[in-house]
Amino acid sequence: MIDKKKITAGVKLLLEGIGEDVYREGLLETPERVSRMYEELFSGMYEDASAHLSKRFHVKNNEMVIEKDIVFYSMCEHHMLPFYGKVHIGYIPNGEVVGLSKLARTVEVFARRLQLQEQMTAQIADALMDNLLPKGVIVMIDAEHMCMTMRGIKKPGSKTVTVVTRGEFSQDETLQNRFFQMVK
Ligand SMILES: Nc1nc2c(ncn2[C@@H]2O[C@H](COP(=O)(O)OP(=O)(O)OP(=O)(O)O)[C@@H](O)[C@H]2O)c(=O)[nH]1
Ligand SMILES: [Zn+2]
Repeated sequence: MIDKKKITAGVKLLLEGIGEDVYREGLLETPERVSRMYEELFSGMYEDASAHLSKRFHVKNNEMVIEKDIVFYSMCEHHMLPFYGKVHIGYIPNGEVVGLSKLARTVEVFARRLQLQEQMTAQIADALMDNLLPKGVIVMIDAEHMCMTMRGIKKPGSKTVTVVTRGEFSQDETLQNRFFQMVK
């Protein structure tokens, strides 16, 4: 599990590094508070997507299911700054579906970690493929990275879009286009 003592000590060092007075009133509880916040922001490290995807329901029609505009907040592993945006998931069942909320829960499992957007996109797609055994999966994420907006190159409003396809979505461009049309 997360070692809050280590994080607390680390944040104290960080504050000292900045040149702050760690004993001034406003900062007294900050290291401990940040450790509690990190426990929440990185909770996905200790979660398994399979736990959310194990309960499935039978369906007769294997029509495409789309859950779009799933808002997420993650942290980029290069700068430990937030990146956030929307995940759009499409899949073609193979006789079974999961509860819709479980798609959003799967997103949370992978967002609540130090991440790369490309990696997060693929992890969500693979978790669905491995657990739901659908005919195909497509995951699209559009996000804004604070390491691109508030520092460095400073390009507010720039969006990073990643797409991962698995199964039938990888071969069938018409299917992909139906998905893109519907999430637009
Ligand atoms: N591919 C990818 N790159 C990311 C992601 N998040 C941040 N980055 C990039 O990671 C790179 C790290 O580059 P470095 O040159 O090592 O770090 P830096 O000097 O802070 O880079 P600048 O941001 O260009 O100032 C930057 O180009 C970031 O834009 C992500 O999710 N995916
Ligand atoms: Zn970054």
